[in-house]
Amino acid sequence: MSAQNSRIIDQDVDTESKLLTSGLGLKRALNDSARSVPVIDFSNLDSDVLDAKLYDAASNVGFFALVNAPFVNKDDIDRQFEFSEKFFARAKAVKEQESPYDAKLNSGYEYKLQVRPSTQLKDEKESFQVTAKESSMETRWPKDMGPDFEANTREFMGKSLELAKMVIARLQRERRRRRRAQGGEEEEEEEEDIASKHSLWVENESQCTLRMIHYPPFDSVEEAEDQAKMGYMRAGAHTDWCNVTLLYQRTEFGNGGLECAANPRRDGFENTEWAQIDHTNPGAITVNIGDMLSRWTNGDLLSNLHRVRMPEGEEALKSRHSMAFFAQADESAVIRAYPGQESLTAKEYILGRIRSNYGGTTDKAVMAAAAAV
Ligand SMILES: O=C(O)CCC(=O)C(=O)O
Ligand SMILES: [Fe+2]
Repeated sequence: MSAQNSRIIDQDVDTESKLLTSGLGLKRALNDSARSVPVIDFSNLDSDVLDAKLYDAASNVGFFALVNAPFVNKDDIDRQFEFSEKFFARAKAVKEQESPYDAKLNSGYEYKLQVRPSTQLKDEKESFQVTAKESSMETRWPKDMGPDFEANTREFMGKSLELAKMVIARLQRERRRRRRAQGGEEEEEEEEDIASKHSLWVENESQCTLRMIHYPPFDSVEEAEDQAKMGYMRAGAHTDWCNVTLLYQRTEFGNGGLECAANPRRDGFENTEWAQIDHTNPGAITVNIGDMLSRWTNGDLLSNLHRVRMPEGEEALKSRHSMAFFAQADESAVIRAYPGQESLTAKEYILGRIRSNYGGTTDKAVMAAAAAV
C-alpha cells in the first residue's frame, strides 16, 4: 500500500484515537436522548419524500431507524437472532475450533480480540463474522449446528444487501437532485452507481460482512462497574468502515446501550456529546453511514461515531445480542478520494482498517494475519 494511502486510512482512525486523549470516549450520554435518531416509516411515504428524509438523516445525524422497510421483515430478524443465540450458546472451545478467526479475511469467531483505537482495550464481546466469499467461509461454517444455520444466514445476508442497496441508491439519487438544484451540475462528477458495486459470494470481489455479536453478561453488577472504571466498553467508540451498516437489535431489557455522537457536525467530533439509540421498537432497523460512503460523497453524508456503553445496574447480568450487516463495496471498486487525495480501492481501505483494529492483539495467529495485511 502506498504511503499516501496509509495516511488516508490513518486520518479516519485518528478521529477514533483522539477520543482517548479528549476523554469524550468515556463520557456518559445525555439524559433523555433515547429517541434522538430520526425514525423513517416506509409504509406511508411518497418515494421522493422518503429520499429527502433519508438524505436529511444521513447528512445531519448519520443514524436513523427504518420501520416497515422492504426486503427484511421482523420474522427474518427474529429467526436470524435465534440462530445467532444458538451459535454463541455453545462452548468457546467449540466455536474457536469450528470457526477459526482470520482477521485478514474478516471471517470467523473471535472472543474479545477487537481493540478499538478509541479505548486501546478489548471490546467486551464475542462475535462471528461471515464475509461473503466461499474461500473465506468454507472452513468456518459451524458444522455442529446443522445446514439451516448456513442457509438462513446466506438468505438473511441477501435480504440485508437488497435493503442496503436501496438505501444507498435513494441517498445517491437525492444527492444528485440537490446538487442539480444548487446549479452544481457542471462540476458533477462522472455518474457511478455505488449500490451496484456490492456483491455477495463472488470470489476475489465480495466484501460484505454479517457480524453476529454477543456481549456476555458479567458475574455481578460490581464487576461491570469496575470494568467501566478501567475504561472498558462493550464496543469502544468508532466509525464503521463500510458504505452503510444495518444494525439489528433485540428489544428486551439488557439489550440497550448503543449510542451515537449527538452533533459532531456542529460541535466537532472531539467535543460532541453522546445520544442513546432506542432498541425497543420491534422490527425497526437502525442504519448508519460508514466512512466509505462519506468519502464517496465528499463528506456530504456523515459517518458518525458510535459505541456500546457498559451495562448499568441489573443490565450487567444480561446478555446483549446484536447483528451488524456491513455493506462494503467490492474489492476492485475505487472509492472516490477527497480533493487532493489519491483514490484507493475498497480492498485496500478495508484491510487498512482491519489492521488498525486487530494489530494490537497479543494473539499470535491474529497478529501474523494483521501484519500480512
Ligand atoms: O452492537 C451494536 O449495537 C453495535 C456494533 C457496532 O457498532 C459494530 O460492530 O460496528
Ligand atoms: Fe459500528
